[in-house]
Amino acid sequence: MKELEERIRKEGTVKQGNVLKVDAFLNHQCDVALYDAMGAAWAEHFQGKTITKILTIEASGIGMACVAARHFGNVPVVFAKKAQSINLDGDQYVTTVYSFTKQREFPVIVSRKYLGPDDHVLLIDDFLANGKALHGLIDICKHAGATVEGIGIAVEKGFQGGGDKLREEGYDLDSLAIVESMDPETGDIEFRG
Ligand SMILES: O=P(O)(O)OC[C@H]1O[C@H](OP(=O)(O)OP(=O)(O)O)[C@H](O)[C@@H]1O
Ligand SMILES: O=c1[nH]c(=O)c2nc[nH]c2[nH]1
Repeated sequence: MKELEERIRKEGTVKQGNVLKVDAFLNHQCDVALYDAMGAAWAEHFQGKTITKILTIEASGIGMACVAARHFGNVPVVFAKKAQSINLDGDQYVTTVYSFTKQREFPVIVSRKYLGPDDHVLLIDDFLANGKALHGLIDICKHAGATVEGIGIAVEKGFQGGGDKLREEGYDLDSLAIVESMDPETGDIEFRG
């Protein structure tokens, strides 16, 4: 998606440790018009698929998943929580995910009330790096007996391999910008094809 690539080039900064900082528009301050264009792009890619629910993971996926839902007939958006809470009741699907930015493992929790065998799920997230977060969400869908229809990602860091592994596993993955390489010294960012 050209618009997203241009924003990354203009406003993104490359940090040490394979970190691309795009918090001016994507995952701290949120550009809602850009989110809307991203939702439209995913809707075009996944056209013809029946989606009954969007599943994402807190925190950064939530905003864009909610805007994207407007392009998928206002289906409910469920976000996996990364901490137990007194506000979480009843039976839960639980798995564990290593957080890329927080550099530690978190429990990932979804209430059984909100995901089940009848669901056809679109997974949405802001970043795809090693694929830990998505494998956690896929694991939860497997526990629920739900069908993963596709995966919509804003920024995939292709050089970290998580995306290509998911493609090999047969998932329909639509990453709107795929960073092939980035250099913290020069700030150069190359996108895939
Ligand atoms: O493919 P991976 O290696 O799993 O990396 C991608 C994940 O990393 C970030 O989550 P993180 O927990 O770092 O931060 P967040 O709380 O801002 O979502 C991002 O939001 C993705 O969920
Ligand atoms: O803001 C972010 N930048 C990144 O490079 C990244 N990788 C995973 N999650 C991420 N979030």
